[in-house]
Amino acid sequence: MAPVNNNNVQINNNENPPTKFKVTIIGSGNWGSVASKLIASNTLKLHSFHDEVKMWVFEEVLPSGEKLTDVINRTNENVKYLPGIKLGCNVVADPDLENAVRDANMLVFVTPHQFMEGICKRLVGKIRSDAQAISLIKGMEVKREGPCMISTLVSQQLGVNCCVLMGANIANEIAVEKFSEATVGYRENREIADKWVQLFSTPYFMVSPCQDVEGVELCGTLKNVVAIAAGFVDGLDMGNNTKAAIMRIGLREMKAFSKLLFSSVKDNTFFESCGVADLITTCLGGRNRKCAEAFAKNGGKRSFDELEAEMLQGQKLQGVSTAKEVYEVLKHKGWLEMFPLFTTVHEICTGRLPPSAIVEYSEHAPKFPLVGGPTAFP
Ligand SMILES: NC(=O)C1=CN([C@@H]2O[C@H](COP(=O)(O)OP(=O)(O)OC[C@H]3O[C@@H](n4cnc5c(N)ncnc54)[C@H](O)[C@@H]3O)[C@@H](O)[C@H]2O)C=CC1
Ligand SMILES: O=C(CO)COP(=O)(O)O
Repeated sequence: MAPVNNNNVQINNNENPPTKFKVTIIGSGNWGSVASKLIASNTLKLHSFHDEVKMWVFEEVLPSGEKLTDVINRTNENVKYLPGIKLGCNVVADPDLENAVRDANMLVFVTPHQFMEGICKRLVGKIRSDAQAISLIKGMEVKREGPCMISTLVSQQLGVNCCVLMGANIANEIAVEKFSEATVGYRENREIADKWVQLFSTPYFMVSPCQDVEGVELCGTLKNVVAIAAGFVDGLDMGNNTKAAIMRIGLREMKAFSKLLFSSVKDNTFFESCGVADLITTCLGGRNRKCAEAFAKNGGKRSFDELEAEMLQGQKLQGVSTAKEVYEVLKHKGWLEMFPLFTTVHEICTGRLPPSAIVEYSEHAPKFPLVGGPTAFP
């Protein structure tokens, strides 16, 4: 049996002390590929990092018959999830998860959130005891004990410290080096947060630390539910004022939900890139918005699964499952009526309410209307 570290978690014992930081990226989707590009450009420049960056790829066979990993390593491009962008000659794609993490002491998690529980299980006992982690994943798990943020899942299952990086970060825009900002959420260790800031920062990607890991992660997670509501409004051609109202109410619910779950969450976090800026960009240009618009245009007759498969070609939505997860928490805690927007989004996604319910008061809708409803929160 593998040895355990201080957190009673199994660790990889075949270690030599690394002289430099070695980075592995776990995930190679749309944002995962852009993250690889950002990181790979920096490890070549920064002497404290190994040049090579490993990227774990969930292997798939392309229509050409070739394996995605082979194509990435031959062309230096993720032809499926980020076509047309060179990742950097120092990015090495690896389909073997254990092998990809074996020597790394900086682990970057960036997969759709629904796969993380399985990935963590596979990594128990396989990572270095001195590893640090960061999650770029927007989502959460709901367990019997209650909600569990992805950074907590990583920390608990793997016994490592886990920061988060969230922000107004539509991956395709960063891929072509358009300026954007991001927030690194950390718990206590500012030195480690600064290391992550250094690893991600480029002239077109400005990263700031924020000592509020739960606040930062909940902003990134919850804005996807609001983006689904914004998409419904677009699909119903309701205009900018309605969409702005949805974003305002959504932000208010994001803040209230976060603070009810974690009293440590800070108001100022909502004014960082991870907060209001990510909410705006996702409600204007994200995949959740786009699929929700199509859902409303079709009157809810085509499922999100169908629309996701057709419109995103293998990329994954996070907002629909997050709405379900948030709903489970609200129901369990008896908070449904305090969060009419979050509640209604889930009820529309599951076909219990029509898309128009997003701004309508009806006997089927929550007890008070979304727009102009009482201010339930401090
Ligand atoms: N794409 C974007 O603009 C941004 C995404 N994010 C967040 O980053 C996270 C990852 O998103 P993306 O990189 O865009 O991924 P994506 O949406 O492109 O998802 C596809 C990825 O999932 C992988 N996959 C499919 N089935 C799998 C399985 N069974 N096990 C493991 N992996 C599997 C695919 O191989 C592919 O790498 C999400 O939480 C997302 O919210 C955050 C900021 C921006
Ligand atoms: O998180 C994102 C931008 O910051 C991307 O949002 P979507 O998943 O809706 O595209």
